[in-house]
Amino acid sequence: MSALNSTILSSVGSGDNQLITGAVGTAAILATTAVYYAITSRDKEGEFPKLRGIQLYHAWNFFQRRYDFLQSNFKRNPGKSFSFDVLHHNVTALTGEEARQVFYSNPHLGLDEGYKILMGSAPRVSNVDMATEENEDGNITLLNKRLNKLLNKARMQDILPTLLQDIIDKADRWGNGGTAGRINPFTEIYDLVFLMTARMTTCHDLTKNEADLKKIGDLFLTLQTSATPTSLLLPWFPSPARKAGRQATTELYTMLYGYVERRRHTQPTNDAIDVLIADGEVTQNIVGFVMTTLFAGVFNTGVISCWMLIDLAIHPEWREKCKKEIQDLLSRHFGDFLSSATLYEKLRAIPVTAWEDELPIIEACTRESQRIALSVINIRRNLCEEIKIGEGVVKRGDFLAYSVGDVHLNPEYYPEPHEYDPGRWLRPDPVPNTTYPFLGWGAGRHPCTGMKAAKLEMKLILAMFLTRYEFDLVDEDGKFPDPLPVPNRNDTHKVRPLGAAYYFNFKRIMQ
Ligand code: HEM
Repeated sequence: MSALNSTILSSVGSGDNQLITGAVGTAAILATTAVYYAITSRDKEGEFPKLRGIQLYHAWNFFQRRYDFLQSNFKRNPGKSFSFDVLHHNVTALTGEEARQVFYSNPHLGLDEGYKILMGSAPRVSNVDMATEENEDGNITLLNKRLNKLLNKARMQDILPTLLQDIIDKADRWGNGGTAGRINPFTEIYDLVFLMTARMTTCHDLTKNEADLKKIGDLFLTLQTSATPTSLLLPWFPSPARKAGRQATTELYTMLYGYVERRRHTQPTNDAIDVLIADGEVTQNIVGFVMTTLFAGVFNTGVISCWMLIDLAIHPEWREKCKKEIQDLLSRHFGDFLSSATLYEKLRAIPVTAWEDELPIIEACTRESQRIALSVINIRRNLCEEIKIGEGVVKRGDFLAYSVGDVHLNPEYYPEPHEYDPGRWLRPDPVPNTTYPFLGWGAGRHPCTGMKAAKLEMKLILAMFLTRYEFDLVDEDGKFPDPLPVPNRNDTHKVRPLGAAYYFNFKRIMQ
């Protein structure tokens, strides 16, 4: 609240005193009226109970510490969905099985419309003045069609050796010439994921240009930090964050536009951008596609890759099981695991189908890290007629928020929900008996289109890490952390650990 106050106050110039007194008086009357209204207003029939108090304060909390805001209100009234205002928009935070079922399966609930207004940090072609074409007006189907074409098994098989080489090239520059040192996963693994995702969704010209790739990564980070409560709550207010966000989107657009146009005048390859050009896509649409998929892909894959490695570093018994699973995979598909071939040569001999189907323990570990760390808030907007959920009604234009923790961290479905126990996924009947029991890859109408590609990326990183290195999780002082890292679920994009930073000390043990 104080940051908002100071922003508003700083916008008041040093005009004459009378004007200021008048303004302060009016503000006081408005505030008193708002408080009076907030305290005395009653929920109307058919409406979800509205949070009492000043709505701007709730909206601010929603943007500032989204996860805690929902959790603390659900704690006060267990099992009850509630609503609050974000300026003139009504937002209902949902809980429970029936609400989850409607949220993920109702065809009138728009995903893109929801995130566009209540998330704001994704780059949008519509934010760039020179753009004339637009492919993101809720047109997720088109996006998914393009993605499905680009991320199919045959293309993944083709790109697999390059992805492995990417990991080696990046890792060989960590620490002391790649042999030993310390890395912060939330920067180094992130950069790696960025490169690998760009590899799958852009073109070689871009991925080999380190300076441009870094610039694009930095622009994404600027976009992320520019989605402040002020810029989202007061979109007309020319805050520095808003300006920085618009500028970053324009720069991103211009850079990517240049790459696509250059590809139009070069010998076509099998790269994603070339495939879209060959399909007759106009440049604006290709740029829109790249911006959206990089955004959708990088943050989640980065988060889970980091937490998966952290969790395995904390639980050596599972780390050993995963390592053995990789070694067995190598033996099955390459032959002698101990032969003199490099790890790259061995790993590239494994077909994509084997990466997909033959690593149940690694799947269980990834899923468990995902369940615990990726407790995000999903958003929708009602684009059509009223929708009834329990006793409440969602009107046209209203927003819905569903905290994935409602199911992932619910002890009714996952006993000891904060305990890391990949074994729960390996037992008979691992999935709880409820509607959409696992939301790590979305559910219902909007399952993740990049799931297979993301899983492959994460498994390649894990295989390299587990086989090529010895690594330990350490704190700032180089000691095994106490307390152990806990995901900051309010850190919407990166989900870094709460409080201090954590690192991996690593030592390379094979080429
Ligand atoms: C570990 C990595 C990833 C995780 C955990 C993840 C998770 C998710 C989740 C939970 C959703 C549903 C969101 C909602 O219901 O509001 C989703 C949707 C989506 N994801 Fe992913 N994702 C990952 C990687 C990727 C990658 C690499 C791409 C593309 C390159 C991608 C593209 C998409 C798209 C396009 C959608 C929207 C699908 C639709 O609305 O029909 N994701 N993802």
